[in-house]
Amino acid sequence: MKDMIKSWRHVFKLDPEKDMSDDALDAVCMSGTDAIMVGGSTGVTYDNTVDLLSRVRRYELPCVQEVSDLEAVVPGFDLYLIPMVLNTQDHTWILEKHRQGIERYGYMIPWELVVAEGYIVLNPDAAVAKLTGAQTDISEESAAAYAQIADKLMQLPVVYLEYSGTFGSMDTVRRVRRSLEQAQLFYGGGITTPEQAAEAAASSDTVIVGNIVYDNLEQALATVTAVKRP
Ligand SMILES: CC(C)=CCC/C(C)=C/CC/C(C)=C/CC/C(C)=C/CC/C(C)=C/CC/C(C)=C/CC/C(C)=C/COP(=O)(O)OP(=O)(O)O
Ligand SMILES: O=P(O)(O)OC[C@@H](O)CO
Ligand SMILES: [Mg+2]
Repeated sequence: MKDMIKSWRHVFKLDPEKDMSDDALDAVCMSGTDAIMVGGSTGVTYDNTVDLLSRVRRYELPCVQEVSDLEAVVPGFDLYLIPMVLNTQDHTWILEKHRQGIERYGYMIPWELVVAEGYIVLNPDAAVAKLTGAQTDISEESAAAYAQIADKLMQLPVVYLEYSGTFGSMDTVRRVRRSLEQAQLFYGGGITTPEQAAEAAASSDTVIVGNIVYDNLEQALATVTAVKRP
C-alpha cells in the first residue's frame, strides 16, 4: 500500500477548513491528479475531515490524510502521512506529538498505512512555520544536510520541501534532490501556474498543489497537465 506514493507526480492538498463546492471537488477529483491529500496546519477538525473524506470517497483516486492534529485523525484513509519538522528546535513537532499519538492510538494504528515525512519548512510567513517555530533562514547546504538526515540517518521515505504560500527556490529544490539516495522528494508551495508546476516537477519527484485550488480552480487544474503530460 505504502508503495503507491512512488508513482505520484501530482497531488492536490485539500484543506478541510476551507469550503469547496461539489462541482469544484468533482473537477479536482476527475482532473487526472494522482491523489488527494487532506490536511492543513490549522483549523483541521475530526468533523471537517470526515466530511471531506466522505465526499472524496465518491471518486476512485487515492485519498490520504496528512495528520497535523491528533483530534482530527479519521479512520478510513488509504494512507496516513506523518510530518516530522526537521528544521525546528521545538521537538514537539519532531517527536512529542508523535509519542502522544502512539500512546493514544496504540494497537489501533495501521502501521502498514503510515508514511513518515521529513519536513523542511522554508517560508517564514506560512502558518506552519509560525506554528512549529521553523528556522527558515537556512542555506541550501543546510537544507541539503537536513534532507540527508531524513534520507540516510532516519531512512524516511519522504522529504517534503514545504514553501506553503510562496513559490520556492528551485535551486534549493535541485540541491536537495541531488543529496537524496532513497527518499522521495515532495515539493509544495505557491504553485499558481502550469509553468511553475512544470518547473517544480522537473526539480522534484512529486508536486503538491494547495491553495490555488481555492483561489483559481482553472489554473489549479492546468497544473495537472503541466506535470503529468508536459
Ligand atoms: C488510528 C489511526 C487511523 C491512526 C493513524 C495515524 C496515526 C495517529 C499514526 C501514528 C501516531 C503518530 C506518529 C501521530 C503523529 C500525530 C501528529 C499530530 C504529529 C505532528 C505533525 C506536525 C509536525 C504538525 C505540524 C503542522 C504541519 C507540518 C502540518 C502539515 C500540513 C501543512 C504544512 C499544511 C500547510 O499549511 P496550510 O494550512 O495549508 O497553510 P496556509 O494557511 O498557508 O495555506
Ligand atoms: O498551498 P500551497 O502554497 O500550494 O502549498 C502546498 C502545500 O505544500 C501546503 O502544505
Ligand atoms: Mg493551505
